[in-house]
Amino acid sequence: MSKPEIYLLSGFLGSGKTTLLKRLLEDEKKKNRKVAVMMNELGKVSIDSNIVEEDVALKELLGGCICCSIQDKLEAQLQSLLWKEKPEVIYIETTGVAHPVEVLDAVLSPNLADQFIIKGVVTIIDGERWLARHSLSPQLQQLLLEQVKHADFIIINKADMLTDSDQSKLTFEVQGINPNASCLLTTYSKVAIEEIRGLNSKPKQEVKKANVTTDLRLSTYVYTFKKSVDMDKFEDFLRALPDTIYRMKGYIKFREGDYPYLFQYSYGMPIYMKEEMNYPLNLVFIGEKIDWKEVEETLKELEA
Ligand SMILES: Nc1nc2c(ncn2[C@@H]2O[C@H](COP(=O)(O)OP(=O)(O)OP(=O)(O)O)[C@@H](O)[C@H]2O)c(=O)[nH]1
Repeated sequence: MSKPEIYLLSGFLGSGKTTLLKRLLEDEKKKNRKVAVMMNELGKVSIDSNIVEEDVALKELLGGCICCSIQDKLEAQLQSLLWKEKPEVIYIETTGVAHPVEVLDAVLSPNLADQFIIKGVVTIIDGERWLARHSLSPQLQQLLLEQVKHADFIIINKADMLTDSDQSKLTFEVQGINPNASCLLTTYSKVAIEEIRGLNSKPKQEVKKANVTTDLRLSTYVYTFKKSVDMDKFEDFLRALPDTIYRMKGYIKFREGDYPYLFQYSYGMPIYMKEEMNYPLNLVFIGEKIDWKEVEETLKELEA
């Protein structure tokens, strides 16, 4: 059986994520695929979960953002979905203020990262709101930019509220920020679903199998160590990494010890925590414009 696909639906508050999710679920129903949905909302009560029908497995993550305060809860819920429900596809609707890199980081726990394929980040923009974004705080403006910059597929929604000239201006602006993503203008998130399904025929964790080795966009990669490595050499490897590796986390065993370390690396800062038992030695990477093949070769050399 092939691994379940995960789609991340990102976009500012009220941009049309739930409207898109509804369309995706209608299409899944026709296709008869086993679907699961994870809905993250900042409030303690879910508002949108009634759009999910009873035959779709639903996990609600309430009272915080999966990219910061409730990461652990996400891992537990995802694990339970994968093991109990065995879905073919999982849609994760993030809160409007979620940062795509942080969400990827939360989803890619080292214990689960090799059990699914991240198909991509779909970012939905509220067209009117985007044009008026300069009235928002600098932090929120930056967040909107990041949601666009790290998307694989961008939907400029609420086109009915935009003039023709605003539509062209917006499309031009958005494509300038992220020329690598497909970009579509829609009303009520009405998109040809097949375009989203085919958005990432090169699964993010498996770029090593692709012809093009340098992924121009935000991408993820999982390396599984078969052996322990020398700590000094691993640190040399870290020092030589490009700045566009934003995150690494996972379990790594050094020659000296019996058990692995939980290793976390965030924007250049490594942290090691000794474990008391063995774990699968998966190391998850999140980066941009990275030649994962080259990273893989270097890691293999460390194990030699
Ligand atoms: N005029 C107009 N309204 C739209 C369009 N798409 C969605 N809406 C409306 O915008 C509101 C927000 O849409 P949702 O799909 O709930 O947006 P969301 O991103 O899930 O919102 P949050 O979960 O609050 O972040 C709803 O009232 C929708 O009916 C559109 O293309 N045009």
